[in-house]
Amino acid sequence: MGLFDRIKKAFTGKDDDEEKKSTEESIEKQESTEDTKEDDTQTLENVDNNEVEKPVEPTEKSTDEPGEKSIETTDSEDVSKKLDTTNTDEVTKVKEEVKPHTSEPVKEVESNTSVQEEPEDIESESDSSETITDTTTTSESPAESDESTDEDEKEKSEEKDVKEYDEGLKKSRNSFSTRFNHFLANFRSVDEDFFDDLEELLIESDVGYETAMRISDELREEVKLENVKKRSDVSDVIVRKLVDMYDEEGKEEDNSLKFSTDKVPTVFLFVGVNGAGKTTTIGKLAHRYQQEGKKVLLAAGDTFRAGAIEQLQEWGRRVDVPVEASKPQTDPASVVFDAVKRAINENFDILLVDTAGRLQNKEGLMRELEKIKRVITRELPEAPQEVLLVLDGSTGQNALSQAKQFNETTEVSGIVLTKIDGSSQGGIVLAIRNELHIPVKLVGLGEQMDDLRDFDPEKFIYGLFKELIVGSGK
Ligand SMILES: Nc1nc2c(ncn2[C@@H]2O[C@H](COP(=O)(O)OP(=O)(O)OP(=O)(O)O)[C@@H](O)[C@H]2O)c(=O)[nH]1
Repeated sequence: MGLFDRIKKAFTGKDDDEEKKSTEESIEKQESTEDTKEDDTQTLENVDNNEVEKPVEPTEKSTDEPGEKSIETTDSEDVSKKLDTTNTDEVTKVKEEVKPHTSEPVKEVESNTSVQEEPEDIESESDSSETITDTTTTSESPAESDESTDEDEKEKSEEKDVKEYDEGLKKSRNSFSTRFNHFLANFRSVDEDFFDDLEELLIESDVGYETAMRISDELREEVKLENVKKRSDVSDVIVRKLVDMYDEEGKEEDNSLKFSTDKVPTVFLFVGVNGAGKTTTIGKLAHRYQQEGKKVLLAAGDTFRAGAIEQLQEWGRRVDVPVEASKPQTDPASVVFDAVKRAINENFDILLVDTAGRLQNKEGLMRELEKIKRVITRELPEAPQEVLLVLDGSTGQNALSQAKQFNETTEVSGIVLTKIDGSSQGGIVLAIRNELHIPVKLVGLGEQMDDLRDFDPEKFIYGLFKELIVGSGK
């Protein structure tokens, strides 16, 4: 099942095919309910005249309820059962991720099924009396309660994550939806103008030129094959293509951060242009690892920009982590050398290295970064475990070309995408994956120390396209 269907199924309980089938079934059921109503009324009229005295209300009620119930039961079972049992692990994962957003459909189900649930309530009441007598034997052991607390915590943090992705991507989502709806409103038929407009829409949405062209080309074929004519079909096919292409391109991608496997410090080297968010990301990450009980050291490797050292030192103070620094204009490699030595000698778990971000002089930057890397690897052969390129996500295509340039100068192992919260250019993740194949590992969703998340492609895509996925095919 592609990502599009996985998200759709997790949210609505059905993928497109099931949705169509269930709509047809509902229509059939409604029709048969109508028939039953007519039959029942006739039967009652014929059978018992006493009952027919007060016939209309109860009769209608009793004939309505089974009819309604059977439809509602199907729906509620669809939602809860599909979410809970029939789904694959992948869907269960997405389910966890989209949980807070299922509140609306679930609420509907709850209110619809309140009448049906009464008998279960009674059962559970009688259960509870048994439970009370049994409390000594069934009460949770401390280990069990620890486990459930852990799970509660995990669930809470999952929900928080989803909410933050959702909030952070609001601007991107709205901006894409607006453009997309405008494009659809102008839709008349699938002709050359349609493909021109589609390419323009996708390029403007920062999914990248190559991705836009690929989608357009693939759609030409698909549209022919599927004989897509209606506006809703067009919308469905485009969003599905965007999401599933992204999913497919990421099959080999590992978005997790790598750590030292020995008892030696892990080193992350941060690169990126001025203002992209390197120092802020280092501060946030230092806070994260510090909170996890790890011993963290920072290295002020940007000795070039006035104020960069103080800025890192300020973060160090804020999150209570030491900073290895020297005077401005010192050779950054020597600062990093001192930091690595200190990290080894004082048993630090993690060393986060800031660097200068001058792109105007590509050669100089390359030499400097290579030198820093050499210094690190000489002392710690497995390090740096990550070379993280920090990109300002709000710069759209500019971020993509920066990534291309940096990747030429130094081997980047992962991307940190910052400022997604204030940006309408979230579509850039599609371009990064489809065109660069460098895994995004972290996303910045705000300026505060907690506003950094491990990158989760499915949550991101869900946050970016949710209405278009969930609402599509309807
Ligand atoms: N809204 C938002 N702002 C961010 C995020 N990350 C960084 N910023 C802001 O971006 C600005 C630049 O961040 P820095 O961390 O100084 O960037 P830098 O790459 O270290 O810049 P130099 O030190 O000049 O090389 C600061 O005002 C940060 O607060 C983010 O995820 N969201």
